[in-house]
Amino acid sequence: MKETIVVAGLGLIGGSLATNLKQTSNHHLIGYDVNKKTLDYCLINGIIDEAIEDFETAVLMADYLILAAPVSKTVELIAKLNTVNFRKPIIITDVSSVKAPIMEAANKLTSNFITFIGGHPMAGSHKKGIQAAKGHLFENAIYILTPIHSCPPEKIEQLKTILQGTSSKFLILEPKEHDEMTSVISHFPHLIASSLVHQAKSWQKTHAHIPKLAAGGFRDITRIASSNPAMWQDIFFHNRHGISNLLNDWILEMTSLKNLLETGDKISMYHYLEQAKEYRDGLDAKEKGAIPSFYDLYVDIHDQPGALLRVIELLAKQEISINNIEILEIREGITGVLRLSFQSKSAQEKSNYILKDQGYETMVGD
Ligand SMILES: NC(=O)c1ccc[n+]([C@@H]2O[C@H](COP(=O)([O-])OP(=O)(O)OC[C@H]3O[C@@H](n4cnc5c(N)ncnc54)[C@H](O)[C@@H]3O)[C@@H](O)[C@H]2O)c1
Ligand SMILES: O=C(O)C(=O)C[C@]1(C(=O)O)C=C[C@@H](O)C=C1
Repeated sequence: MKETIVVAGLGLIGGSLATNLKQTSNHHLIGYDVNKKTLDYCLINGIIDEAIEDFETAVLMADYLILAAPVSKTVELIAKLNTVNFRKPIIITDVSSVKAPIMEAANKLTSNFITFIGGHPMAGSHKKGIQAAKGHLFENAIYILTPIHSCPPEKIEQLKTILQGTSSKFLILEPKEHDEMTSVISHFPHLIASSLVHQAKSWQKTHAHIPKLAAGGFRDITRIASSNPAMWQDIFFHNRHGISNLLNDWILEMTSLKNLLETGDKISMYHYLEQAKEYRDGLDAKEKGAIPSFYDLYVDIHDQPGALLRVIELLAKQEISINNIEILEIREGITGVLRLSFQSKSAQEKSNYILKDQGYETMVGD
């Protein structure tokens, strides 16, 4: 008989995992969500096999339970598990961006049938909801696992097997270490992105052309400020002490940067920028770090109807799959830059050859 996976919370992350599991595993997939429309959408689109509107009923059917609701709601769902009368072993995981409150709740679980392994796929987007879900969202991403201390290693392997179709790379961490690192490379940058947007908004009162000038750089650094405010408010709340500590460091750093600017010390400023560039460039080294490694190709295109489609068609004809497409800058009537990201160097090289052959100006990313 098929084992059953229940996904509770079918938004961007839960929906992406469910889509992936449906495509890559042979389990009975049950969806639970407080939003009936989301459940209907999942059933109509074949993302789940069955929708169940009662948490306890769904959970009692599960061999694996993936909690993919917002962090605070996930803490509540874990607390609810203590009222469920489990009758068979179950592996429970979650996807929350902050791990300490999740593991604190998990450590209070009493049933011997439960194995709790915290989880956090380090990939996402600024979009939310089931409509934004993609089965390949976690390809090449780091998937962090934070098992409870008593967790038998074979249970961790069992969970990894269930999730192997995501093509992500697993990394086991302590919750504290996880929360410290994600505050540095995910949570705090989000706070700064939002603050930069506030700064621009405030300057617009006296400088009306600000939105028109907000080109590639500003858009690159503030993309994440367009994310789901409810999710981020929850993350900031649960990791507020770590983020606040980073803010102290940041304020000190900004003070010394202000001094550097004001003294007009060009050499020190050059070193400051050079060191940042070196570290940032190193992050993109293939197969390293939490940032999925892609092979980029930059293509000049003109702002004409169908320009983007023509590029995609040329590559599709050669069965080259593109992992990501981004228009970096395009202004009316003139050239803009298209960034195409590929999974492999060979796809990057082949695409470069095809596009150059068709007269496109291209540049291969580092
Ligand atoms: N968005 C990202 O980039 C990202 C990346 C990795 C991890 N995460 C984590 O994933 C989790 C979900 O984020 P998301 O981006 O998928 O959000 P989302 O808003 O797209 O989806 C959340 C889903 O949970 C459902 N939900 C809300 N309360 C619920 C409850 N009590 N029981 C069951 N379902 C409930 C909602 O109806 C919605 O379908 C969060 O914990 C977040 O920290 C997000
Ligand atoms: O790509 C984005 O939009 C994201 O913000 C994804 C991102 C991140 O900071 O990298 C956001 C929160 C998650 O916990 C994991 C991934």
